[in-house]
Amino acid sequence: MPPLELTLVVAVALIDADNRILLAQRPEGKQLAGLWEFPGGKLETGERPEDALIRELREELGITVKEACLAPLTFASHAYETFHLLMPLYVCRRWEGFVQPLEGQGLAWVKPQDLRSYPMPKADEPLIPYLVDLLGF
Ligand SMILES: Nc1nc2c([nH]c(=O)n2[C@@H]2O[C@H](COP(=O)(O)OP(=O)(O)OP(=O)(O)O)[C@@H](O)[C@H]2O)c(=O)[nH]1
Repeated sequence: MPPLELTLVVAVALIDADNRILLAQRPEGKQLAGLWEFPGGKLETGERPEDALIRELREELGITVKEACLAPLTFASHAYETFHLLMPLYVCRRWEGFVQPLEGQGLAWVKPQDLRSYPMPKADEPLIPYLVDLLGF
């Protein structure tokens, strides 16, 4: 079997003043449509991970995030059928602007203990305990 291509995706848990985490629902027509995930996306050629994340947050949610406000938390490493996903997960509590679903995606602010009620991509499930540890149950 040939090795799976490695895909690097950056993602963030945005955390509000009530310690809730923002999840975004993948739109119809995309791979894994309907599942709830952390905002973020793939890097463009030559792009730094933090720059990619800042760009995605502007495009998807209309917010401005400073690099200094992105703290690394953990990462996902998961073999999907057609690629291997490596996804650093940052946390961020400070941003400018209001979160808006600029791509028509569903958005939900979710308490750590409720994350398991939202169907997520397979790669994301091992990330939940890190958020529960960070934010409390
Ligand atoms: N943003 C994000 N992507 C995730 C998460 N978990 C996970 O498996 N992924 C996968 O990582 C990839 C992210 O790609 P993306 O959102 O930039 O791109 P996409 O599928 O829309 O593809 P495209 O940009 O080629 O149209 C997808 O395959 C997505 O299913 C997550 O929590 N957040």
